[in-house]
Amino acid sequence: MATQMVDIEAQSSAQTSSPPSIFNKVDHPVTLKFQEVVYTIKNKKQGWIKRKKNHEPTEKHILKGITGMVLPGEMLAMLGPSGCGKTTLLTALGGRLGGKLDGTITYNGKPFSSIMKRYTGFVTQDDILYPHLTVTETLVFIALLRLPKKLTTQEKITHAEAVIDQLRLTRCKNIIIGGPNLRGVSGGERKRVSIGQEMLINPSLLFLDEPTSGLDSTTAQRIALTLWELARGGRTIVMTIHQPSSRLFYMFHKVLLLSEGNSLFFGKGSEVMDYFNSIGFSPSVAMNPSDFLLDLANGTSSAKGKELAR
Ligand SMILES: Nc1ncnc2c1ncn2[C@@H]1O[C@H](COP(=O)(O)OP(=O)(O)OP(=O)(O)O)[C@@H](O)[C@H]1O
Repeated sequence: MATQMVDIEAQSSAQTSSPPSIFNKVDHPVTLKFQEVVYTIKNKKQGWIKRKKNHEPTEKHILKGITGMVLPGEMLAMLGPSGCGKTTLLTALGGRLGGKLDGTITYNGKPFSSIMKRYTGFVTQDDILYPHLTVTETLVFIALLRLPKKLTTQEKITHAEAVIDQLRLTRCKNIIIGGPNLRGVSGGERKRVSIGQEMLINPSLLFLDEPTSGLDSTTAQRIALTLWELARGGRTIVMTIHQPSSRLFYMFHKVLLLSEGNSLFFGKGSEVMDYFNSIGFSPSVAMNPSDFLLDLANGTSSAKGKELAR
């Protein structure tokens, strides 16, 4: 494997043709629509501690009727406290959730299909990368695996090189990914590699679970800017995010605020503060909108006014 990778690197630096851009317009824009999405799980006995007979309900509703729509070119951020259902909804929208899912989720008016799967990229929270491979090796390896058979090896390598270049990973392209006990690329670079893996297939629909968690605000801003540019190319982007800084918050075209599986707000990020103000909730001091929204969703709000009706 190591020798093969050395060869790949040699070929990769030899290529001269101009690379395709991941920021180009997509050929198949996708409108994602979800209506009254409900996800229910069975309350099974888990763990080894013997529990007394109790009257716990046999089912638990994780998502309780979530509705929204994301158009090509838009970025939707799903916000809410830990455990409110963000990842569950993201997984459902990405066509990856088994079990009892009610409501409708459509992609250009149609249900999820194998064709839609090909146009979909999914960046998970815990990126699964090989710690001993360099950035170039990682992306070339994925390009060889995932790009269509009709492309030659050299074309696939060119593609991987383009992604490295366009995600500004050139400086670290020969550094290993690393892991808990192995020094490698930085957290922000690692996240870019994960995004790059998905960008190789040029998805029309991109899902990301906490793409900025654990990163400083400047690095988080850079990642968000990259995603914003990808959206500008006609992609539909949906992500979960914990506590974005204000400048990051205003980059989102749409925001969905969740609390215990309920939707408290769905709409334009620029309108969310006015909306809560109009129903009697406003921060008592100037604060980051996402902090304020999380306080509201947690019910520990610094808002003046009534209790949130749930
Ligand atoms: N298969 C499952 N079995 C049992 N509980 C589940 C299952 N899937 C999700 N849950 C529960 O559903 C709730 C929502 O989980 P989810 O991961 O979607 O939350 P989240 O908002 O993404 O949280 P975080 O921000 O901490 O990642 C949690 O209470 C979780 O424990």
